[in-house]
Formats: sequence, C-alpha cells, structure tokens
Amino acid sequence: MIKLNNISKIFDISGQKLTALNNVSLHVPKGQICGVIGASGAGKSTLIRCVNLLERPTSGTVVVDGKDLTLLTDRQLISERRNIGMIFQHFNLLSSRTVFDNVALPLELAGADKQKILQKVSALLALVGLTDKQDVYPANLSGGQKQRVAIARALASDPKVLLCDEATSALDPATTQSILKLLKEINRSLGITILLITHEMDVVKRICDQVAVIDKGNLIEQGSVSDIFSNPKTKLAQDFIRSTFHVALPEEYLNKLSDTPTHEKSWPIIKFEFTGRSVDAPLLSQASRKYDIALNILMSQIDYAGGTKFGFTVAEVEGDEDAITQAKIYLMENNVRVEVLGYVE
Ligand SMILES: Nc1ncnc2c1ncn2[C@@H]1O[C@H](COP(=O)(O)OP(=O)(O)OP(=O)(O)O)[C@@H](O)[C@H]1O
Repeated sequence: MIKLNNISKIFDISGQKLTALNNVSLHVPKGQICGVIGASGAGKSTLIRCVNLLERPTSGTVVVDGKDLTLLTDRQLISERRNIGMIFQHFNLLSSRTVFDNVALPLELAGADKQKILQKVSALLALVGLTDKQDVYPANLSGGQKQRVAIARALASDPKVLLCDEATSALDPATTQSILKLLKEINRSLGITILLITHEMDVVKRICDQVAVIDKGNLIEQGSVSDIFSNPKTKLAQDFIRSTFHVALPEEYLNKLSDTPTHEKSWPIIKFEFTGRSVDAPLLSQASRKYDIALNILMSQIDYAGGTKFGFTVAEVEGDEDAITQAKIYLMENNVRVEVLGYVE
C-alpha cells in the first residue's frame, strides 16, 4: 500500500547540505501497521512527511495505493492526498471550530452536502467515543480527546492510509494506551494501513506488525515486530528493545552493590535477559536444579511482542563459584543473555 523506493532528502541550509534521508526504501503492505523508530533528529518526521509529499524527496519514488505521487500534478496530488489521513503530536485542531466543525472540515472542503456531513461526522464521533463533545471547543478537551477529534477528522475522507507523526508523544501513559487501542481498532475494523513514527519502542510493541529502525537518515533494520524483537541485529534496535524494560533494583540492593566480590559469601546479582531466541523452557529452574544454585529473584519483567516472549529476570544467585559459572554457561547456550550487575554481601 505504501512503497518508498530509494528515497533521499537533502536539505540545503544556507549552502550547507544536510542529508536527512539517505536512500531509504520501505514497503508497508495493505492493512498493516508499521512503526518507524529512531532517536531525535534521525529523520522520522522527514520520512513520514515524504509519504504525502508534504516534504518532496530529493530523489526516489513514493507509491501509495499503486500511484507514484512524485509524478502527479499539484491538482492530482491534492485529490490523492484524500487517501492519506494524518495525525500529529500536537493535534493541529482549529481552536475557533467546535469538535463537530473540526471533523466536518475535510468534508466541507470536498463539497459534501449538509446531510452527508451530519451523517458522516456523527458516525466518526461515535467511532472515537466523543458524541457528547460535539459542540465543545478544543480548548475544553483533554489531550486524549483532542487526539480523538484529530483521528476522526483524519478519517473523514475515508483514507486508505493513516500517517501518525508521534501521535502519542504528548500524552500520559494511560491516554497513550487508549489512543493506541483506538488506532488498532480502526486498523482492524476499517482495514486502514497505518504508518507511524515514534521514539518509543513501547508504542511499536503495543500495536505494530512491522518495525523499521532509522538512524542518521538510514533505515538500518526492518522486519516483522516478532523478528526484530526476537533477533535484533543492530545495537540501536537492541537498545530500543531494552528501553521498554526498566531495571530498577530496590534501593537497598543498589546501596550494597559492589563491582567485585568482597568476600566468599558475596553473591552476584545477575540479570538474565530472554529474547525470542531463548529456548522456551523453565531455564532458570533447570539451571538452579542442575547446578545446585539458589536464585533469589529481585525483579522480573516478561512481555510479548508479535507473539514473541522476551524480558528479563534479576536475581541474587547463591552457590559455589564454579556452579554459578556452569549455570551461566548453560543459560548462555540456551540464548539467555547473562550480565553480572554487581555483588552483594
Ligand atoms: N525543513 C528543514 N530544513 C532543514 N533541515 C531540516 C528540515 N527538516 C528537518 N531537517 C533536519 O533533518 C534532520 C532530520 O530531522 P527530522 O525532523 O526528520 O528528525 P526526527 O527523527 O523526526 O527528529 P525528532 O524526533 O526530534 O522530531 C535533522 O537534522 C533536522 O535538523
């Protein structure tokens, strides 16, 4: 549905060339949700803006629903853009218009009659759960409600594609979850293809089918969410996945932690990280039994993304030094990442 072929975008800033996108190719099949993740300045906004030619690529082609947008006249482009809805981090609602009138705007611009507008806007407000807010002005809405209005407005022209530019970055975690749920519902019920950009792997984990990692204008890794989560190849992808887990040891342990064992009963605190490649078996119990070591679990977070189980467990490991080494080797052989965080008495 979306095909970016060898897109490059070079900005000219007072004679200085800045390559924001370097030969990027991305294909999002119909009905899929694809997330592009990257750090600040990586080129995410430029990439998503190239899809509806808000930003015209310096080279490469943009094909949406079989049409190469780079070949269209301005007039044809305006018409084709009706197929591509877009929502933004800061909602971009018109403050002088009510909720109803904001959603009605694209229909008015397309010359729809009053009856059609009433019917369509009412249905969209019901879809996003804002029927009771139709006469309210944006200033009197919460961030989540504003984004719902923006989603309804983006859907008014029955787009085939929805572009989401950091759509949840200005929202608190609970509201983020509710907006992501709404986007997933829209994707499923209306079959809309979604391309979103984000700097949070949590967003990708929640709703995406595919993910692409962008770094300094280059797409350095892409694939299905389950593939990338189970076998991230680049350090950046690994770091993004790790960032979805928060290793926060209890204060008491942090204060007692030293880099080296201080005496013979100084036990290691070990982080065991499970990826999709880890053998799906009770590995920690097996290691504990096999090598006669005791695991005092301090924290554990296991999650699923794209059907893959991953996460980590942090434990104080008590036992003979050789036994602990053997257990570590056993776990590593089963694709568990093992990291000694320090030692406690
Ligand atoms: N209109 C522009 N003119 C000149 N340079 C630009 C323009 N838009 C973006 N850039 C530059 O292109 C690079 C990529 O910017 P972009 O906004 O796409 O990154 P991003 O990943 O979306 O970052 P953020 O998450 O901070 O929004 C940056 O170095 C930025 O300064």
